[in-house]
Amino acid sequence: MQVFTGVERPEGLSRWRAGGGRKWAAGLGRWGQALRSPLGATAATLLGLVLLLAILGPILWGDRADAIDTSSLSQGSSSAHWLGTDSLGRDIFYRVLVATRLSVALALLATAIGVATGVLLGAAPWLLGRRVGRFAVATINVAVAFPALLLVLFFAVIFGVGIRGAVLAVGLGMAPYYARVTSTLVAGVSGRDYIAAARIAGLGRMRILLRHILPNIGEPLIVNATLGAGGALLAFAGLSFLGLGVQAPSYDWGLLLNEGLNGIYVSPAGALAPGVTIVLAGLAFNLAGEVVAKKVGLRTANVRTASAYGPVPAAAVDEARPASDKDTAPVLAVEDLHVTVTGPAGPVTPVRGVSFTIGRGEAVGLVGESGSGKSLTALAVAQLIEAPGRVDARRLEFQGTDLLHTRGRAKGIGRLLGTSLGVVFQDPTTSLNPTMRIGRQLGEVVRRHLGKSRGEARARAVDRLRAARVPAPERRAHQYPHEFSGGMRQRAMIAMAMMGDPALIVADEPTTALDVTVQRQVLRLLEEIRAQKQVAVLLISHDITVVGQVCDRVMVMYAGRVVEDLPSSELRTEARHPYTRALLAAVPGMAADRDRPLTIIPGRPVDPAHFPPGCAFADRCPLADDHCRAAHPPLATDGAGRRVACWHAGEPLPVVTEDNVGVGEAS
Ligand SMILES: Nc1ncnc2c1ncn2[C@@H]1O[C@H](COP(=O)(O)OP(=O)(O)OP(=O)(O)O)[C@@H](O)[C@H]1O
Repeated sequence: MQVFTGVERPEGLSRWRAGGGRKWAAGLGRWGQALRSPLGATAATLLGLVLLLAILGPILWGDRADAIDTSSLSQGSSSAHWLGTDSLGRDIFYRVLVATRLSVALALLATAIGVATGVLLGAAPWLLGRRVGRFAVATINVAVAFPALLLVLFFAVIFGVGIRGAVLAVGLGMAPYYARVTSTLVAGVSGRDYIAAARIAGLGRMRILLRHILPNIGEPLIVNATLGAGGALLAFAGLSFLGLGVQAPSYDWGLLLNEGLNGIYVSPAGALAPGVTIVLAGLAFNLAGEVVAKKVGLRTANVRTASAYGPVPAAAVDEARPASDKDTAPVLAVEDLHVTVTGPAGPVTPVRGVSFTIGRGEAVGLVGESGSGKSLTALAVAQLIEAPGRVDARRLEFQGTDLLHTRGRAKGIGRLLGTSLGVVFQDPTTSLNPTMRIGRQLGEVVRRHLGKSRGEARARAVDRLRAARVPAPERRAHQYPHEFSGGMRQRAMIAMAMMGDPALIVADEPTTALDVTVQRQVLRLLEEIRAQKQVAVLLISHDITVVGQVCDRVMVMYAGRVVEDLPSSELRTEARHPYTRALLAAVPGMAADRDRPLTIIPGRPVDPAHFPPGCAFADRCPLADDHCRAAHPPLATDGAGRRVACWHAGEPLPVVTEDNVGVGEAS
């Protein structure tokens, strides 16, 4: 059976849901195009015929199919009975037509049971947490290892002979397959930033599953179910043929096939006809599944890899605390933060001993090369590190609330983070739930945490979109994320972060995927929000110059530690760590001599699994000596509050270029 796991929403279907006659027609047009292809036309004709027969068959020919005629028992084909008669003289042709309803209905019912059970089992790892989830996944994997038909027969024996037993047997026999598909799809979607956003917003797992995950895996599941319905039809016919399914006087194709075989020498057509209809109906479902899969797949390829960033909602500051306290106490206080995750060869600690505070309305930049631990630090603050990952710290306080020892008060923390912390994620394509209108997504948090009505939440969303400079916010609030450009989506994310009165917005490389003009707009927007609302900002970036322009303070991370922390205004003149200076030197200015080779930082960042005992930067540092390699330099604070971790802080630095790695001296 073909497994279809595309999870992006088809443009066509998205547009249907987006509403609007023109778009609806456009979506319809695309599907119309698919149906005009030879495959589409065949599938539509066959499926249409099968469904029509299922609906009309018993109404039109039910009486004739059931009419017993003792004068013409077990006859062969004739003009009166095209396919002959059975042992009671009933017309086989009409019986085959009438049997369509029961055959198709039972197959669809069994498929529905299979899909529903499979979705429940497949979503269990998400709902029950990692440990129990692992057990669920192992069970699914074992069940999938058994041939489905064997499972069906096993369940048929357990549930007993008859329609009910057979439906349950076929449904449950298919369930492991759908469970596997679902768990794969859920695992794929659950890593998306909009899920992290929903978690920061404090939504429960069941709610996230229903609102954010299932709508995004619905289409591939439907495609698989359509394909699976053909299999269910065959399985059901098989059970009836074996005498385990439908029992007389009811009849489906499987039972007719069984009866037909008894008289195959008198009337071969009596056996052949139900067999042919089973094959044709199975083919109809499979072809329909293929067409939908193809259409969805095409559409998936067409999905724009636009940009934007995902943030998350934020809001009310702790009103209970005295104003003076709120003004002076840090919004975020982190001391000796360690984040441990599971690497390929066991646990590693990519963040080891990070300490910093962010004051009200302060903008702090966090820079460093890829892998230095910036994102993990932000995720730890947002409580998004999942088991088996571990967060340890001497202190991790947001708005004066201890985030580390709050298990018993998880709901309160969810509300605090959901309303006071905004996160703008790195990947713009995964930050917003593609199946929800922008306005509804934005409104979700205020509805949940601030008890706003649907109308109030919508009004607030429109207002925040306007504040984030999204043009025509009323109209835009009604649209889906795919209808937004990258920069616009990013602004929508910032609007989401402002749904309350955020105390802190964590922006993880919010402009990496945007063109320069839009980058500036987005950064300016963050600056404005900060200035107007006194919102603190933690801006994560590879680009030290961007951070230097936007932030009050710059923290430089290397190999999981903060190696320097200083005011942005002093970045060019007072940076003392060789790594900070190398990052600055590696950025060519407009006035740079284009004939001179670019300055580079030799070597590569350290693998978190192999941090050296001394200074992690030593192997790339032109000032490093044996002491650096043996002893880790502490993060020392000077009288002005600047921090640096280097045994040779501020010493003159040789310039390293592509041409003289390790040779040239500083001028
Ligand atoms: N869930 C995880 N499991 C295992 N290793 C991880 C996990 N998340 C991050 N890491 C590793 O931890 C290190 C730090 O990752 P992090 O994402 O914090 O780096 P970063 O500085 O934000 O880099 P980038 O700028 O590329 O996002 C990297 O080596 C990364 O491979």
